[in-house]
Amino acid sequence: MAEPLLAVRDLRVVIGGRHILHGVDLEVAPAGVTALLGRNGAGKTTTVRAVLGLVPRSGSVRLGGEETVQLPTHAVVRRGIGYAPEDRGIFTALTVAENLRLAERDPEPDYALVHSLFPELKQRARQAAGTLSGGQQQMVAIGRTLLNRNRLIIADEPTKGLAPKVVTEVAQVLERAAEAVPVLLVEQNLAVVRRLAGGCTVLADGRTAHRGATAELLEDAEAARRLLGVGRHPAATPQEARP
Ligand SMILES: Nc1ncnc2c1ncn2[C@@H]1O[C@H](COP(=O)(O)OP(=O)(O)OP(=O)(O)O)[C@@H](O)[C@H]1O
Repeated sequence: MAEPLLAVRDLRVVIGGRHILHGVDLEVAPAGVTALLGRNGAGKTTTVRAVLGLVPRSGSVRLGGEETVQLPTHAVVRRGIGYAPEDRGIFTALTVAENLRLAERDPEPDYALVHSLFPELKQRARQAAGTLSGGQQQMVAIGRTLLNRNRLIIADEPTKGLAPKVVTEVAQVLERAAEAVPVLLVEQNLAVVRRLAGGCTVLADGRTAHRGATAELLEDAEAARRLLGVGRHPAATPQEARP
């Protein structure tokens, strides 16, 4: 297997005396989408926050072979991680163009890439971001991460709370983004995971419970039920809005 882009080993997080993560191992492939899965409260968001240095952590977090676990967030981010948070973090009163400008970090932000992947962001440059659809707002959130020369994009539950048609739009957005930059995708919608992610890591109770090929996991009804809490076959669950 190719060298992982991100290699997390024995990641541990303690907050307020409570052990939230106690042994997360995770590898993100150097191309395409890798999924981070698990039931509610398994520790997915905390893992992402720990990778970014937003919570105190121990263990090892190697990005492109370089250890980052001791670095502050600004130094981690400057090494090339773009983050699209669960609530999208859009400035609703500002225009699309203003939202993108506020994300500029590099001296020469790559608007050509963002506009080629998401032409709608150019067409809607002067529109207030709060008036965009959920799918369009995700384009802004993902577009911001692509403006700078990031090596990895982390998207936290980008389809959460969206209507099935919009879920399809967002899956397309992520698919296009992953052609340019590898993506670590935290996602509950298994149809999206099945469509986009070659490999996955499943967390349970703050630990890695499973790692492997996404298709194999989702075809194994018993493992999917045990690890993800889904029905007899994942395709039969309500989570599965068709992407
Ligand atoms: N700052 C905090 N202080 C105390 N407990 C926390 C904190 N952050 C998270 N937790 C707890 O840690 C556990 C893991 O939370 P986390 O948000 O990482 O899970 P998750 O897998 O992302 O869940 P979800 O799918 O519901 O977003 C939960 O029990 C949560 O209540």
